[in-house]
Amino acid sequence: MTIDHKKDKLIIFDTTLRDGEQSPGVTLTVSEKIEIAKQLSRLGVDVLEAGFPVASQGDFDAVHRIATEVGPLMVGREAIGKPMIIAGLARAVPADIQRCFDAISSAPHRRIHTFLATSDIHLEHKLKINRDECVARAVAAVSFAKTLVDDVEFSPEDAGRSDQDFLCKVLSAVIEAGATTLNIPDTVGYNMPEEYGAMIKYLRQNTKGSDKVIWSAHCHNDLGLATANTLSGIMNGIRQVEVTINGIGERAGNTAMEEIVMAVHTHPDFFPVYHTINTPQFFRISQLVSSLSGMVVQPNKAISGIHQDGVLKNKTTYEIISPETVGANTVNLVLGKHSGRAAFRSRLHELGFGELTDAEFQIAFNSFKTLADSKKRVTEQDLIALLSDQVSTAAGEDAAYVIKSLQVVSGTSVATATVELQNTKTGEVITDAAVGKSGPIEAVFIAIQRLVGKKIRLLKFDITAVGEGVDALGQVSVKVSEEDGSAGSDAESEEVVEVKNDGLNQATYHGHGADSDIIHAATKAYLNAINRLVANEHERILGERKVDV
Ligand SMILES: CC(=O)SCCNC(=O)CCNC(=O)[C@H](O)C(C)(C)COP(=O)(O)OP(=O)(O)OC[C@H]1O[C@@H](n2cnc3c(N)ncnc32)[C@H](O)[C@@H]1OP(=O)(O)O
Ligand SMILES: CC(C)C(=O)C(=O)O
Repeated sequence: MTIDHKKDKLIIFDTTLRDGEQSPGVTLTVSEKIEIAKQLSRLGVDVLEAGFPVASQGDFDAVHRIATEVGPLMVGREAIGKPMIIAGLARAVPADIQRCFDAISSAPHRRIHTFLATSDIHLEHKLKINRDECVARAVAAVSFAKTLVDDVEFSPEDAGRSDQDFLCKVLSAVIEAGATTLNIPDTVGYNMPEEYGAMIKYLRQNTKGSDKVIWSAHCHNDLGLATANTLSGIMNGIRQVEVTINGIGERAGNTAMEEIVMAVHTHPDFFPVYHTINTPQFFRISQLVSSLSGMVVQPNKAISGIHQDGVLKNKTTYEIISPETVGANTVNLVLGKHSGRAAFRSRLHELGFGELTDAEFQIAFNSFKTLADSKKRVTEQDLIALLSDQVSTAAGEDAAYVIKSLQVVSGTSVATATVELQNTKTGEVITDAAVGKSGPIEAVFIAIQRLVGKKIRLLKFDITAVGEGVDALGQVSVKVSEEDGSAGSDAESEEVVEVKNDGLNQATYHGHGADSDIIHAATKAYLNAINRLVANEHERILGERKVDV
């Protein structure tokens, strides 16, 4: 952390749990969001956008619990001196803003972030309003939010394609109405770096009250320019950046936090800002988000792809960032089968999983001991994979089915699998066996489809080894959707339906699982995805019942 009080602080606004969760197929449970939020707090994030409370009951609950449970936390934030600001997103409509306030109200520091598009294309085709109505709506939204909280952020959606003089008019009006942060989104990732920087400069020079507010950047990566655009914004007066871990987000994603922070960190003489992020936490949070979101990080991704490399004689010849600076050296910290509860608990604390209940701790400790029996060195990466797995599968609130037993026989001809699942609501144990022409994983997936009575499309299947060696944990990530009309059917499928499209326009669900046995890891991942699908189905049915009443 480099604090240079002669410079302005760069405010880090993380939107992994809101815009990041809008990545196709990413659905995080409430427990998963809380784990990520805790780690973001330790990382030193200044503002956390916890969700879009009006979007669903699940989103509301997640934001509410983060505001209550994570909002006050101070661990790892001593240098910053205050807990995170918890923000929620709201359209420029009173019901959204009220719902957002209800969700964030228990946080000691809270912010309402309201947005309204300003580009002609959005005004005409989406909102169906003219420019004057747009100004009036934006002012009404900010004025109402201001009656609920002091800290109000306004975003003119699609600013990157909006008329800049009209933007100045809207922004001057919302400052007058009480907005404290103005966020300028390149919503569709259209701008070029010089263009985005020049736009920020123009807006700051031509908006009334410009010096009273914080200017913020929110860039998408459709042209691979999100980081460049955000940095160009910083050179032109941006003092808050809206970013996500690993750059996850809609379409090609958002600006990656680790890229912005490390650019500023590496070039302190170039940028007019300093940051207060605990950079050695980057590696852990990157792995946690990758594992829980199912968005695997490409091995050569900037910053997240940095690994300890023992081969180089003098690292400065080829490295501009040492692995220690981003926490990538910690992969070799080991625990073994003789490590006790105290050592295990202390390592969990360091990894951000310190607040497990006694029962959860016991489950984690048992999984660790089982792994330590089959593997000489249990690394931090292994623990993150195990714990991420536990966070999403232990959540009894979400899991409709759990695995009771699994047996597979495979060889050079067809494979067979016998799967026993327990229905957590009724306690009933159900068993089926299936044959897989292309191998044991296919056999398992067919048996599970029959047991849950659904026909499932497999959209993505990724398997990666965590660490090295034959005893490495296998981490499987899948994406599925339900075949139309299969709900409630007996789904007498004899094959795993695989499709080549990317699942756009369909509800898709990801699942992940980690185990030293890759077939078991695949089974966990598949069932995890199906449990999310079932949970979503229940939420939809409950929602429809509420509407009926
Ligand atoms: C670029 C971004 O990242 S913005 C954030 C986007 N995130 C999302 O949209 C999350 C997923 N969306 C949703 O869950 C749903 O759209 C909801 C829950 C927000 C709203 O659902 P519904 O009430 O069913 O509305 P629906 O999606 O059909 O339409 C959205 C309506 O909001 C209006 N709207 C969209 N943005 C805004 C805004 N910022 N302010 C005011 N109204 C808006 C649209 O014009 C449309 O109005 P219409 O019904 O009069 O045509
Ligand atoms: C809501 C706004 C900030 C947004 O996500 C976008 O425009 O991309």
